[in-house]
Amino acid sequence: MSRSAHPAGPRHADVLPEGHYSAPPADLNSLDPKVWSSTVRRNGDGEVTVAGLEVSRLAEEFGTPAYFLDEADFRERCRAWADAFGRNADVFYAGKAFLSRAVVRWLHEEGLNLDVCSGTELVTALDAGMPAERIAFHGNNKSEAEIRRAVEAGVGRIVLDSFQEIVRVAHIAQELGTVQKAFIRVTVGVEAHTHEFIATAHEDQKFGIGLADGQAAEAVRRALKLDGLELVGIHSHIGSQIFDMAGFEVSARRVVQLLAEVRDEHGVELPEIDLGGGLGIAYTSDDDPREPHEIAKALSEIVTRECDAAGLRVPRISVEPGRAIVGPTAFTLYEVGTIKPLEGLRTYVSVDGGMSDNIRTALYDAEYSVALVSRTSTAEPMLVRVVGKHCESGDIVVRDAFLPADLAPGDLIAVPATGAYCRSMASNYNHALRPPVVAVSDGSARVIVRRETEEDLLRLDVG
Ligand SMILES: Cc1ncc(COP(=O)(O)O)c(C=O)c1O
Ligand SMILES: N[C@@H](CCCC[NH3+])C(=O)O
Repeated sequence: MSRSAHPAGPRHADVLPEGHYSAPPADLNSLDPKVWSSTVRRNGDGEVTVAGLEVSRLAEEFGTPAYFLDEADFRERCRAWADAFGRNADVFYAGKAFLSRAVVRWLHEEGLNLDVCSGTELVTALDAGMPAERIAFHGNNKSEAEIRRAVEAGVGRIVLDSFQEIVRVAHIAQELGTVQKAFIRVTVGVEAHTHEFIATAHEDQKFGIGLADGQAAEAVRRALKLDGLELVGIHSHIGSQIFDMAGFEVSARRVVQLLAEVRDEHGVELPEIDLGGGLGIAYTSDDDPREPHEIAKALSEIVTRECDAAGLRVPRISVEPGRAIVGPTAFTLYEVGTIKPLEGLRTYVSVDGGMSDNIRTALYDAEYSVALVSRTSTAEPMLVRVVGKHCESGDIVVRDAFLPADLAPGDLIAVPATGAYCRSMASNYNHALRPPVVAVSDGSARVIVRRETEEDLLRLDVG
């Protein structure tokens, strides 16, 4: 690996341009356990290991860029969520964050349920052996074929997202001679404190049925009349990467109010509520996420208090964490390519991936951390922007971070907390080959999603 010197970029002591960064960390070699998965360490030679495996060995065997997913950490997080919510609640892992057959098996073994939002996610779940009754099917525009497949498979719940869908699911269930358990997704009118594109409970957006204008009550009225449906509950999801519990509090209160209205009008107490996912994780050391037991306690207290006030039995609660389970369990490993110092500004560090393996920075202005992982360095911090190799100036992986000033082509750097919404939102832009996901556990590594090949792409082009 080359360690040749190159013209140094701006140092932290120089005037720093505007950006989202705080001061450089006291020690650039330290790995904050908030953002790295639980088995990540530096070994005696200064190289980073995960599950006991050196990153240079992993890069040699699996290539870069690649996602390395820490199985032990994933399983620990599943257990933490299951234990925190206990027997009177259900945890549905949101498969959109990252889904593969191995992940489905781990979830199954750890006793979690699964939320899918497309026919193909459903097929992946069933194929890997997730019992259908432990699957929830979401989506604002499920096709008839997808609904049929889900009902035929016997999924535990379909979350109804529109008036058309209420009728569609009921008809399909009746045609198939069954009764489908369902939730109605409502938009509770909460402005979640997160990026506009990932906030989902304000009224002016595509998901769910509005509460405030009485539409949700009307949806319940219609669903209760249809023979093909068994309405078991109300669903609300307020957005994603949320730290503040206040939004969940308002959401829970409004959902319980609807349950009370339904009881008053129909004499029916719906037995369940689903408060969705959306819990934030630490992408940088500045983020302070809540632990599952704090979240469980807060939600259960709110729901119990509101139900007591309304004279309702406390419903069974479900939650749907995706990011909070898989996000912190993986990092993306890249090799440094070109380095471009811009005096007085920052140094552009190009890696062998980019927006095709992590679109979140470009799409949501997401913040990430980065570290030099193939070695330690005592060089002073240099302000960098880690960019990809795509033909797009917005192709940014880490907008503002510090790396040692002796960084050189051939060094390996890693971006932590890329387990959620990176591989699952990866693209083939510029005919990039989507990277593999490698599960690491206890000194061994195995590919769970292989790297795409040129042949894969050429085969799609039937031209
Ligand atoms: C209905 C629903 N449930 C769960 C999730 C998972 O969210 P997160 O990964 O932020 O926990 C999402 C995505 O935002 C969602 O739309
Ligand atoms: N994909 C988004 C979150 C949306 C989740 C699904 N509703 C992210 O990366 O943050």
